[in-house]
This record gives sequence, C-alpha cells and structure tokens, in this order.
Amino acid sequence: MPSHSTINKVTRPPKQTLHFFDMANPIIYVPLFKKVFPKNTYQRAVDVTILFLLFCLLIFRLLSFNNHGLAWFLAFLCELWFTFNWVLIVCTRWTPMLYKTFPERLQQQVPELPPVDVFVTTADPVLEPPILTMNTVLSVLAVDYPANKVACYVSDDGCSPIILYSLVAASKFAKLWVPFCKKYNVQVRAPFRYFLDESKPSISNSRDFQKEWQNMKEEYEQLCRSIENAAHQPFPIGLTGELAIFSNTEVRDHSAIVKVLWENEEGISDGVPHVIYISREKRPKHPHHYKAGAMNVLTRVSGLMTNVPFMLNLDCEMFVNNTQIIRHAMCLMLGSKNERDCGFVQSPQFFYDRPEDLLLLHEYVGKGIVGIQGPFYGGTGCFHRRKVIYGLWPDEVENQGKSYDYELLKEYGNSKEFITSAAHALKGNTDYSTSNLSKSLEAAHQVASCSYEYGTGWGKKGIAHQTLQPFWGVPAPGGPAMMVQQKRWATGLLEILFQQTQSDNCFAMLFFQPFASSLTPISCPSCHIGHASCQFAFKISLIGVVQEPGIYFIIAPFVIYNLYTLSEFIRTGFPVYSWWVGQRMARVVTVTAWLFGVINVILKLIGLSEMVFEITQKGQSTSSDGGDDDEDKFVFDESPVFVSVTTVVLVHLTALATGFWAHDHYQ
Ligand SMILES: O=c1ccn([C@@H]2O[C@H](COP(=O)(O)OP(=O)(O)O[C@H]3O[C@H](CO)[C@@H](O)[C@H](O)[C@H]3O)[C@@H](O)[C@H]2O)c(=O)[nH]1
Ligand SMILES: [Mn+2]
Repeated sequence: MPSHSTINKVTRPPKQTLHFFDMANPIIYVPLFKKVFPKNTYQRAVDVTILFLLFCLLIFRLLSFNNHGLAWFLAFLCELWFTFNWVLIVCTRWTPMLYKTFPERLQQQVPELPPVDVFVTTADPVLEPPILTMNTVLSVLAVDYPANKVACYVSDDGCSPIILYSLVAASKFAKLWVPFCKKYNVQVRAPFRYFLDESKPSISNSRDFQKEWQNMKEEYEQLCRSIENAAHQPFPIGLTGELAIFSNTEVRDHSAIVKVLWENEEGISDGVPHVIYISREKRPKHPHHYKAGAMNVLTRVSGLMTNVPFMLNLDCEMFVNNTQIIRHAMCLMLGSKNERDCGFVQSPQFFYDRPEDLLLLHEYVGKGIVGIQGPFYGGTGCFHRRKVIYGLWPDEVENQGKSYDYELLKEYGNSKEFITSAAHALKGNTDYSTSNLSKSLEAAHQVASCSYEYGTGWGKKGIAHQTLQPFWGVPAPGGPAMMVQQKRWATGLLEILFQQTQSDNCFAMLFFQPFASSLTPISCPSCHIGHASCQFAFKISLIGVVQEPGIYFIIAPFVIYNLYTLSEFIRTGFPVYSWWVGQRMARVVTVTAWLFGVINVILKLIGLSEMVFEITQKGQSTSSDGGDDDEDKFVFDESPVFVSVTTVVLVHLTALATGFWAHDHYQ
C-alpha cells in the first residue's frame, strides 16, 4: 500500500493551477472540492437596515436623556449591548460560504483511500438507550467506504454489560445488514430509521429484494427484542461468558476493559469493519473529564490498534445519514493544497425530528462563520487529522518524514508502544494495513487506565482534548432535557471564550471559535432581563412612550427582524408554525438555559464550582409506530431552570399593566 505521503505527492495538484495533464501518468486532475459563496444581497440590506435603526434608537435615547433620567440611561445600556451584539451578527453573516465536494472524483485521483477510525461514545444505558447507540454503530459499519479502511471504537463510560452484550449482537447483525445495504444501495443505514421510512418494498421491486427486506426487518426486530430482554435481566446474575468481566465492576470504580469484538482479519473491502469495545478505567478519586477523557482514551487505544491518519467522532445518537460522508470529508482533507489548510472537517449537526432547530442556526450564522474562519467545531460529526490531535502545530503538519526525539515524545505518557505508534503517526508512516488488533490489547489496557495522563501533556500541551463539547441526531425530548443540553452548550462556548488567552491550551485555539457566538449566551439573557426590569422598576412601558417619535426606532427593527426571519423560514421550506415555535423557544432558551450557563461559568471562574457534564437524555424513537406524540411537546415543570423565564414574563406583564394604568391616569 502506498504511504499517505505518497498519495499526497501523486495526487496533489501543483500549487498554481488546478488542472493539468501529467504525460507519464495520464490522469486529469480536477479539484476535489470548491468553495461556493451564496448571494446574500437582500439579507445584507436587511441586516444593515436593522443596524441603522438601532443606531438611531441609541441616538434618540442620548438626545432625550434630560427628559427621562436614570431609567432612560439603563434602557440605553441594554440597547447598546444589543446593538453591539447585532454588529457581531452582521459581521458574522456578511460573507457566507459553503464547501461543495466531488466524491465521485475521489476514486480516480486517490486510488488507495486512506483509512479512518470512527469513535462512538456512550455513557449511560438509561439516558442513552443501547439500541440507539447500536443504530449509530450499524450506520458506521455500513458506511459507503471500503470496510478494511474503517474501524469502529465504542467507548462506554457507563461500564455497562448491556452495551457490550448489545454490541456483540449488533456485530452479528451487521454481517447481514452491511451486505444488504451495499447490495441495494440503501440510503439511510441506521436500521431503525430505514424501517420507519417508506422503504417498504412495492410490487415494482424485485422478488429478491422483497424477500430480503422482510428477512432483514425480522432480523432487526429480533435484535431489538434481544437487547430489550437483556436490559430486563437481573444483572449481575446473568453475567456469564463474555459478560463475566462485569461481575466486579461499578460504574465509577472498575479497571479498564478493552475487547476486540470483531476483526476484519483478512482485510476484506466489502466485509464488516473492526468493532472494538472500550470502557476506560475509573476510580472514585480520579477525575475522568467526561467526554473529553473518553476521547483521549479512544485516541490512544486506536493509536495502538489501527493508528490511521484520520479519526471521526460521533455521539451515540449521531447516526450516519449520508453514506458517502467519509468520501466527502476526504475530498476536503486530501483536496486541500496543503495539509495545514485543513486540520479538521466538521459536518453540520442536525436533528431529524426537529431539523429546523439547527438547520436555521446553520443557515443563520453557520455558513457565515465558515466564510470567516472555517466551521464551528461541533464536538460530534467531526473528522480530525490524528497528528493534529497529537499536538502538531500547523507549521509542522507538512513535515512528513521528520523523526521525533524519544525524550520529547515522553509527554505522550509512559507506554512505549504508544510512543512508538505516535512517532509513526506524526511522521506520516502508514503501515496500518497489517494490523493485528489483539496483539496490542495489553498496551491498550495500560493507556486506558485512569492515571495514564498524570504528568503528561494530555489535555494540556495541545495533545487532545477539549472540554466542550451531514449526521442526524436524536433530539433531546423537549422540556427540561433540552435545557440541560442548551445550558451545556452555552457553558462550553463561554469557557472557550475565556480559554482563548491561554494559547497553548488545546483545541480552542486551533479552531478559534468566533467571538460572536461565544458572547451570545451573555448578551441575550442580559438584554431580555435588563429590559424587562427597566420597564418594571421605572414603569416605562411601550404605552408610556407611544407619543414619542422614538418609539418607531424600537418597533421598526422588531417588525423588520421578525418579518425577515419569517420569510427565511418560508423560503427554507418550513411551516409558519415552526417559525412561531422557534421564536418562542429562542426567548425561553436564552433566559433560562443560557443564563444558567453564564452563572455556571462565573462560579467556575471564581472557583466556587466544578464544571459537570450532564448527559442529555435521548429520545427513544425506536418503534416503527412513530412513538408517543407527547414526546414532541415542550414540558415546563417545577425545575429551577424555568424560574428565570417565568419571572421575566411576570415582570413584563406587570410592566405592561402598570403602563396601561399610568396611561389611563394621564388621560
Ligand atoms: O462522561 C461522559 C459524558 C458524556 N459522554 C458522551 O458524550 C456525548 C455527548 O453528550 P450528550 O449528552 O449527547 O450531549 P449533546 O448535548 O447531545 O452533545 C452536544 O454537545 C456536546 C458539548 O456540550 C458535544 O460534545 C456533543 O458532541 C454535541 O453533540 C455522548 O455520546 C455521551 O455518551 C461520555 O462519553 N462520557
Ligand atoms: Mn449528543
């Protein structure tokens, strides 16, 4: 197999021109991707108009200070902050960009596709139903890429026998599922999704297909049942055979478990990729760093076993929705002029039952951010270069073949095997074709131990991982669960903002999350709350100011903004109702979850609290009958997260009421 560096030499087009004809090797080189800049004149005009009106409002406030005093001044401060936020948004949205990839050209230009290690993380078999994780795993195993170029590593932070049991069963099912998907070119390769859809064969389908489809459906239902039954088994009584290893484990107190569940030993390209189960060591006194800790262990274990140049990380509920995804990512990774131009490839994250949630975010600021500095790092659905994760600086990335000082490599920890593998990866060596997974099991246990990172560079000197945290995810099922998720996102963004100064501190600085998005969690709640309390404390309600001409500077941006977002929703094909829901959710989320996120970060900064990763509960959506309708409803309950939003609503109502009252009195 040619080494990765050779692939690059052969296939990389010369720097000046992208089209040329090599006489010795007559392949026509065409770019593997192109940048597309969607036109946004209309959007720019609207954005600038709103900005202009906001400035007018500020000037109006300034000019009429004398008549109104302190209340006016506070309102002015809130609006100033709001305008600042809007300036950031306008800048972010100014030049949107998209990458268009050409996977069909890949085969021709890169005859030997590079291998990819895929990581799936799960942490709690109750909040994250095992069948959901298995669907993600199956969608990875069946991905449209040579099976000998893919390995699937599942990290189980819940140390749960049911996950291992399910994984064994799913690997068996994969031997039927993968060939079926490839034979009939199935589009959605997560079986629960496939069997939900209109995949039901019709008369026009071949007899063979009809039979195999029925058979496959039964096999899948059998898999679901066996996982379901296993979940109801009274562990640890049922801990026999493979599962005996769990008889002495507790979720937060156990030694490392690494098991190769399936090895594609002969390297068959249309077989089933490797499946490896990992549950890293945990001890009550050792901090485990949540998902980031799991990702570090995955990185090291895969470094020992397969050590391939690219890695893809997925949350347990992020199944592969586009079977060509690895090819798309490789177009960007291999098609860039320099390796340093592309350290990671992030696919946008959508939820299948509520696509509008994130699709809009993607439409709204996502593309703009791509245009400024490359995409957001989303924490899932992201392809990485292994050597970048190992802390290689952009300037060093091109240093193929450089040898590394053994002493320097000590910051990778004290596993000799791992240091050797890291040196290989950093050099761009690619002898991964002859992998024998089981032979590295002992070393794998060592690097999965909880004390391995002590005194090393892991998590510090640019060696992996971040604390923050198209694939389709299972959305959090509304209500409080979604608030937990939103709070964590807000916290994560803010943490990055505060980390950016510590330049050699991990990921954030490599992928420079934009300032604008980091600030949103602060600015939105403060604006809403600030305005509401001004209205209340000083009884300036809308009614009170109606006589003033300045009121138009408040009403106009509000109306324009809402009409514009509404038209965007309609243009993108969403119903008007979803716009209404979206607008309401935006208010609720900003004054609840984001506010709590901000408080969280402040408490952490002043050292009063530790950051905890609260896992989002995943919707079940596994039955073909569509599930419970109530699951879609957003539930307000007694949880403290809703106190702030309720307060703001009451303050607003009171302000309005007193406003009316005062108005009546002046008549
Ligand atoms: O101790 C832990 C905690 C979590 N996880 C895994 O981390 C992933 C993300 O957690 P989840 O609760 O699903 O968070 P989401 O809100 O869905 O995640 C979004 O936000 C996170 C950051 O807040 C990112 O890491 C995720 O990739 C992104 O999808 C899941 O696979 C978990 O199993 C672990 O492996 N170990
Ligand atoms: Mn998730």
